[in-house]
Amino acid sequence: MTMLTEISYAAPVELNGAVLADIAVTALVDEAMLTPKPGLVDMRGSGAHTDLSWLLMCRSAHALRPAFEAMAHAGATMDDLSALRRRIGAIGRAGETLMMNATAGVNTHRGAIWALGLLVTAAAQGDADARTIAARAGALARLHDPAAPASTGNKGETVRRIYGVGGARGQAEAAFPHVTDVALPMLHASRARGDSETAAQLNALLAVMAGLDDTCLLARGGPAALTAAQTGAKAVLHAGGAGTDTGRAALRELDADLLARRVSPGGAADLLAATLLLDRLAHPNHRTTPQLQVTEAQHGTTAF
Ligand SMILES: CC(C)(COP(=O)(O)OP(=O)(O)OC[C@H]1O[C@@H](n2cnc3c(N)ncnc32)[C@H](O[C@H]2O[C@H](COP(=O)(O)OP(=O)(O)OP(=O)(O)O)[C@@H](O)[C@H]2O)[C@@H]1O)[C@@H](O)C(=O)NCCC(=O)NCCS
Ligand SMILES: Nc1ncnc2[nH]cnc12
Repeated sequence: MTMLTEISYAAPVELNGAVLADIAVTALVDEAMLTPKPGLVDMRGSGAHTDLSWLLMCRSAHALRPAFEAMAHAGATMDDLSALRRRIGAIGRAGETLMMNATAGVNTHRGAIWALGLLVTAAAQGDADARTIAARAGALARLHDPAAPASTGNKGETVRRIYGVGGARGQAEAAFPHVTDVALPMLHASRARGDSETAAQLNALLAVMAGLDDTCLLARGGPAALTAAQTGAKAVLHAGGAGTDTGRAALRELDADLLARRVSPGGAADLLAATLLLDRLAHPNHRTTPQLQVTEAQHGTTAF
């Protein structure tokens, strides 16, 4: 059963490190809960993955809270940008360890630690609108981190080299254009035309999928999978989006296609979480969260 919870706070919320970390974790949980997402983990199941689940994604999100708070603290207190870049690089790598410990070695959120970590740091540097925060995050991403390994050995790095795409690193260095120019405008336009919050968030995800060079899709399915995901996402939006019957039918087709190909747009999911983070930063006193009531009968234990 889906419920929309709206909580308004009378007193202004101060965006300190604890609040920023809460907002980042909430954005990750909201992304994981959003259903039905094509090929991705959601409340229906593990999508195209065999080692991921909704509960694992939520456990990972909560385990990352101290890392986000530490990055926000660094952003708020360190004026030397090179030193700040080194500091958040170290925290980001420690965050990956927290994630791996929480998930018994499954990569749930490496891309999200990177994107949301940079954005939380940039948000803590001072009051600003979404585009300015993203620009600051981009400037941090472009700085050299001497402690970073020359090669991560991750799939994204290999795929970037093979296909000549920018991936997670390129998106951050360009100041998250798919978040500021694509997903946020789609989220706001969908809400403005009366779509449900779920449909508006799904449309934001689809808008990102329609153009992103998602290295998760490329790593598992090559250019054919990336083209199928982009074409399918455009088809859903052209059919009216997730708030319409025709759009939902196209979304079911896209989901079936990605599952048949065993591929998932994990990079787009991370950027949706980044979008929800920036959206909430603009309205910290007015939080709208689709919440699902999960019974133990449905999911075994809900303790995490
Ligand atoms: C710069 C880093 C992100 C390192 O990147 P690297 O090049 O080493 O590559 P990956 O770690 O493989 O990829 C980065 C992840 O980013 C997401 N992503 C992909 N494309 C894009 C895109 N175009 N724009 C933005 N984000 C993108 C994606 O993350 C999601 O998918 C992950 C699951 O991936 P994976 O396990 O590979 O795939 P599966 O299919 O599930 O695997 P199998 O089951 O088949 O085995 C999941 O994590 C999602 O989050 C990419 O995976 C950065 O990590 C870095 O340098 N960090 C150092 C610390 C630092 O400096 N931090 C700074 C402050 S935070
Ligand atoms: N919901 C999700 N499913 C699979 N991979 C993801 N990476 C980030 N969010 C994800």
